Amino acid sequence: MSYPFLKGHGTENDFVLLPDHDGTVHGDLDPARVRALCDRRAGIGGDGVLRVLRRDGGWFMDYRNSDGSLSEMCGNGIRVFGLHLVQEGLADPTQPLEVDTRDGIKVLTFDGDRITVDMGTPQVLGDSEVAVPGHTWTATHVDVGNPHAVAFVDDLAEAGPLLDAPTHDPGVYPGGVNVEFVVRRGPQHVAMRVHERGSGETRACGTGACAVMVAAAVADGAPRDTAYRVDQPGGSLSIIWTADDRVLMTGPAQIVARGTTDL
Ligand SMILES: N[C@@H](CCC[C@H](N)C(=O)O)C(=O)O
Repeated sequence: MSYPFLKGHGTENDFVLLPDHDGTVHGDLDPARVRALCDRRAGIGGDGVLRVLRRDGGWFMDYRNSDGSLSEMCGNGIRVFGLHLVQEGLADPTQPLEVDTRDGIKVLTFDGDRITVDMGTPQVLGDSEVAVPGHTWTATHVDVGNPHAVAFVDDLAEAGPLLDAPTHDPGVYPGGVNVEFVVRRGPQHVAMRVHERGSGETRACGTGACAVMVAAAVADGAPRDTAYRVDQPGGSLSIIWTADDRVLMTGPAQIVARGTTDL
């Protein structure tokens, strides 16, 4: 069976998009199909899959990690998802765009090639330990719809090759966790690496950048509405935690290919 796909990325966090507006093409979307699509040698390659579904008269982002697992939210993915709808004439970039996710509705706004997403209200839930071979850090649990453990480190290289998931407390993170390693670059400016639950180390993570910004702002005692720049191997995002307790993430998105696949 052939079906259409697109390939896109946000700060090099890359995705296979599957237009499936009425849900009839992919049904329950078998995890094995997600793994095959995301395979970087035998498939198209990606950190995850974004299935484009219509639901209740709006749009639903059905996000899957490259191992086939589900997540509540994907910050880079939702910018790519919104750009796809605009490029296909399915959304008006002069108007706010609502996209439903497993973490509820997110609102996107478009300004040239920059897309801002209202990511909602973060929760800062305390500290526990994360570790890689030879290093253990205290990490702050920040939930931005999906779970993150944010560890401030002396050097991003300390995290090592990140071939395996960092160890974490399964009592704190029963569904697994995305782990961010962060260094300071300057005032309101940090850099991070991430090991994503279900995808391994990626070039960027939008929800991770939001969690990092929140942890940094708490540590700094920063006033609300202060913008932080969060650098990642794949590019930078701008994040603001507003006075009304919402996190706004701004960054780019690109669609790089379209085609059909038999995978
Ligand atoms: N890369 C994404 C996050 C994808 C989901 C994550 N791996 C999880 O399992 O929670 C982003 O840009 O936010």
